[in-house]
Amino acid sequence: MATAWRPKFDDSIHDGFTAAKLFGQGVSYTYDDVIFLPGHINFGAHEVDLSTNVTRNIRLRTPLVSSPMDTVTEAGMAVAMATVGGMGVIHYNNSLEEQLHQVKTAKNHTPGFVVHPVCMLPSSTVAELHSLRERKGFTSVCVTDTGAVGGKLLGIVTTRDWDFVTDLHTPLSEIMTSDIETAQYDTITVEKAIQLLKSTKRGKLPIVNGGGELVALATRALFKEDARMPFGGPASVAPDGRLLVGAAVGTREADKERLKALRDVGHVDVVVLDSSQGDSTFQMQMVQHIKREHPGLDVICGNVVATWQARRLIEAGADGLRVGMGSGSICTTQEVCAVGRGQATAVYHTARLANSLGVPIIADGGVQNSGHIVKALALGASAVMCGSMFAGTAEAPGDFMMINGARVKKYRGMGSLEAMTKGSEVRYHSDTQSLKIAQGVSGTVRDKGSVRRNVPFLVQAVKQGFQDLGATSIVQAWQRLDGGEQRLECRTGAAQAEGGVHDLHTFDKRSW
Ligand SMILES: NC(=O)C1=CN([C@@H]2O[C@H](COP(=O)(O)OP(=O)(O)OC[C@H]3O[C@@H](n4cnc5c(N)ncnc54)[C@H](O)[C@@H]3O)[C@@H](O)[C@H]2O)C=CC1
Ligand SMILES: O=c1[nH]c(=O)c2[nH+]cn([C@@H]3O[C@H](COP(=O)(O)O)[C@@H](O)[C@H]3O)c2[nH]1
Ligand SMILES: [K+]
Repeated sequence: MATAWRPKFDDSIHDGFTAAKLFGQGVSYTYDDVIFLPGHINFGAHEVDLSTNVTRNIRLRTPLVSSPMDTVTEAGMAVAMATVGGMGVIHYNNSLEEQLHQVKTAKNHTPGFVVHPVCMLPSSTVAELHSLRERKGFTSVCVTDTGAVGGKLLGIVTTRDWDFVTDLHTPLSEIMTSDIETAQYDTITVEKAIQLLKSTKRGKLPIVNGGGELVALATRALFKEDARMPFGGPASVAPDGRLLVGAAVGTREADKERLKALRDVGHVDVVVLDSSQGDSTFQMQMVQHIKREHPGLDVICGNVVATWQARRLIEAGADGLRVGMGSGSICTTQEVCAVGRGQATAVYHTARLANSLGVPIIADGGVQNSGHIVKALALGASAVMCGSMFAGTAEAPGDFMMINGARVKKYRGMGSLEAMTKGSEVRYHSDTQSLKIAQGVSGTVRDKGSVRRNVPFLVQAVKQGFQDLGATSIVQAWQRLDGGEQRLECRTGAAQAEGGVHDLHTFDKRSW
């Protein structure tokens, strides 16, 4: 039974903080420190539209971008990210020729075909085949006269050709099948390739040009895998009708030549000026150079974490900004240099400025789960860049290996000693910095499956987050934040522990 006494509701006591109040106190917060208070739901999660501008002129269906890191984005990842509606940025910790090759491979890719068909020489042995197979996990190889795509196709070696071969020195020329059905590159389509594989009952269909050189490969296994992938929607396509691909470059003189090749020969769609501290004359001069020499090419500058840095780069011509300093899983910048910012605070403040000037920001680093993506977008980011989230997937560069019973792939910071040693040698053909100080580490991450499978689930989780916020789009979430309607709080350590799984003896944490 109700008591007679009732307290008077005091509306002047705020239930949660506005973003302006929470982030205006001189505290560096990261994603886990803050929590959003729910809004009102009057729509379904499927009605949430996450389409976004990653630069002034480039729009994505999926607000996710893969990092320009040599253990994250090469052609395979760029293709996968574009396929799921996001974008990959190909790293530049390699020579101009290698990076151009990656960009061209991604730009010339036909969805549905294998991105990197494995090729070997006719003189390669069965032992070499086994060793490559263990690292890459394929079941067949194309044999070409150069041992690479682009060489004359001589044959194909599948499991049935090698599984009873006991002499491991046997050259592939002795066991390969030379009488193979091929298709012509200029007339084949994915639909025709599927039909041909069905009618011939074969597993592989090499695609060749008029000179009989291998151009691409269609496989029964890939078509079956594609059919099992969750459908997210159309791929990110550039105005040239090909997949949308980004690439990173530095701010040195030699990078101008690299950039010219990437744009003029590789037809790259967007370029990222890749630096830990983007607020420099080097970067401002580079943007101005690009705007002068390559009009129409969108430039993402960074990294920045404060409004004054963002303003300078936007005034210099940036079409997008990458935000985050020291927040990455492999980053040690804050420990080494004492400079950086908590990622939630960095995103909020830079976005406040950049969004008022119509320049999108990409929240870069520190993302561990779908909730972090919701937080980054709702705090003002237009897209989210991830390294560790996409490292260790089938599409990430590098081979899987076993460590203590776990299947892992290498993941390393671009400022790690290992990456710097490789980079300074191949990028600039000389070691320009005599005393190298690492700002990152090198390690491994577990096998995460395929980006093409994971991203649609991740996007669905983010949509559910937006539904809880009561926002049907990224811009609506920003409007709620700006108007003070969206309330937030800082979580104590105990609140964070409560927000995670607790008090279970055993559990299996799988989100999809
Ligand atoms: N987001 C983050 O928190 C961090 C990211 N990283 C990553 O590590 C990699 C390397 O980053 P940085 O070391 O910042 O690369 P960087 O190439 O921008 O800078 C390296 C050094 O070269 C200098 N430099 C750049 N352009 C120059 C020019 N034209 N003339 C003379 N000197 C010039 C810079 O001032 C700096 O001292 C990048 O991939 C970056 O994304 C590294 C640390 C932190
Ligand atoms: O301090 C750093 N030292 C490094 O060696 C390094 N390498 C990459 N990055 C940055 O980290 C981002 C990826 O972070 P996540 O793995 O957390 O997604 C990337 O997108 C970069 O912004 C570095 N930061
Ligand atoms: K870190």
